[in-house]
Formats: sequence, structure tokens, C-alpha cells
Amino acid sequence: MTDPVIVAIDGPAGSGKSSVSKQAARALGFGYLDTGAAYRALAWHALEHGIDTSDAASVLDVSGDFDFAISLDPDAYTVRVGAADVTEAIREPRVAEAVSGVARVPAVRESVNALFRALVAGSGRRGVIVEGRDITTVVAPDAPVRILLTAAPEVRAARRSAEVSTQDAASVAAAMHKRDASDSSVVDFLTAAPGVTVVDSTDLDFEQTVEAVLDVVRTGRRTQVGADHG
Ligand SMILES: Nc1ncnc2c1ncn2[C@@H]1O[C@H](COP(=O)(O)OP(=O)(O)O)[C@@H](O)[C@H]1O
Ligand SMILES: Nc1ccn([C@@H]2O[C@H](COP(=O)(O)OP(=O)(O)O)[C@@H](O)[C@H]2O)c(=O)n1
Repeated sequence: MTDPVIVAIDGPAGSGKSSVSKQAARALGFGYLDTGAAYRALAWHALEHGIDTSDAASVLDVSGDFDFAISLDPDAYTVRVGAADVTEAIREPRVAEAVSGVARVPAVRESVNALFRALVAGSGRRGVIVEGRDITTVVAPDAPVRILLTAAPEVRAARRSAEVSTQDAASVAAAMHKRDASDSSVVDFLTAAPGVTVVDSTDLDFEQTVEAVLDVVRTGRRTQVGADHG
């Protein structure tokens, strides 16, 4: 079987990466890989071990027995660490606060990136939408379709706040902006690398954003087919 087509999508928190990628994957009959879930699951695992995720050596240590599994089925999204189903737990604010520390460790990034490539290659799917922060630049820089999904910071904060009922809107926005600032010192996901198409969802509703992404996939893949044939 030939390698799956990769659609690479990066962007900041709350830009719509997960929800839009999942819906676009359904429309295309593709798999969906949420790379942020791996970083969040490792942060959850570190917290279970009582580790301070700002300490890189401790994070590396605990990553040695990190037994991570994720489903690539957009209709049956589950994340596991060992026997524990952490699908819900990795969305908790305490995990969001700890995750940037985990993502900052270069050896962690290398090992999860190898895992992502293996998951895609072994997916048995025609294609996989892979979303995160460094997919267009590091994980799959040769993907035939590469998209940076953005939205204005206040719009992203409002979307994220609407999802979280345990914290007030101002706290959710502050935590999200703090995480973006910390993450962007590791990976630049706010500017599009050469060849990456920007989809700005600030003034688009959810369906329009999915359509905009699907348009890029159709155009990008046509371009690719054209390139293949000469
Ligand atoms: N274009 C859009 N318009 C309105 N809401 C959106 C749009 N795109 C995504 N959302 C909603 O915003 C929230 C955050 O989206 P999510 O996919 O979790 O973003 P990310 O994965 O980039 O953090 C979700 O509740 C999602 O349904
Ligand atoms: N490819 C990726 C994906 C996520 N991450 C890290 O993982 C965290 C969680 O990613 P996420 O995609 O679940 O975050 P949201 O955009 O959903 O808020 C980010 O804040 C980054 O620290 C990363 O470093 N590289």
C-alpha cells in the first residue's frame, strides 16, 4: 500500500485545528491525528508521577515509560496512557498549564515526531490530516497540502472560553495567551512557512472554515497531481 496523503495543519490554540481537521477528515474519508494530544497526554503522565514539567530532566525521565495510544478515526477519538482513558482528562486546565514544559524538551519532540510518522504510515488510510504546531515545518514539511489555520486572538479566546465551564472567560483567555507565548518560543506557528497556505477563520463560521480547508486540499492536491505528471 502506498503511503497516506498527508494534510498538515498548524496554528495557535483555539484557531479550530482539532474541530475543523476532524470534520474535514470525515468529508475526505481520511484519518485524523491530533498531535497536541500526545504532548497533553505526556503532561498528564508527568503530573500523575508528581513531576514538575518545568524540569526538563524529570520530564525526560518520566517519558521513558510513556505508553501512549491514540485513535486516528475522526468518529471515534480516544486517547490512552497505559490502561487509562485520558481523552477527557488531558483537556483539564492543570494539563494545559503543564503542557508547554513538556513540549519544550527537544528529545521529547523527536520521539513523539517519530511516533506520529509511524502512526500515519501504519494507519491503513488513503490520507491523514495531521494537526499541531510544527506539522507543516518539521513533522511533514513535504506534505502535498500544508495549511496555517489562524484567527484573531480575541476570537480564539472567545471560542475556547465557550468550551470551558470550570473557569471564567478572562482566566481561560489569559491561560491560552500565556501558553501560546510559551509555545511560540519553541516553534513558530504564527507565520506561514514558504508554501504554506493561510486560512484565517476570524470571519468564517465553522462550516465555512471546513469548506475553506477542503478547498485548499482540492487545489493543493490538483497542483500536486499536475506536478507529478510533469
Ligand atoms: N470558524 C469557527 N467559528 C466558530 N467556532 C469555531 C470555528 N472553528 C472552530 N470553532 C470552535 O472553536 C472551539 C475551538 O476549536 P478547536 O478545534 O478546539 O481549536 P484548536 O484545536 O485549534 O485549539 C471549538 O469549540 C470549535 O467548535
Ligand atoms: N505539534 C505540536 C502540537 C502540540 N504541541 C504542544 O501541545 C500543546 C497542546 O496542543 P493542542 O493542539 O492540544 O492545543 P490547542 O490548540 O487545542 O489548545 C500545545 O500548547 C503545545 O505546547 C506542540 O508543541 N507541537
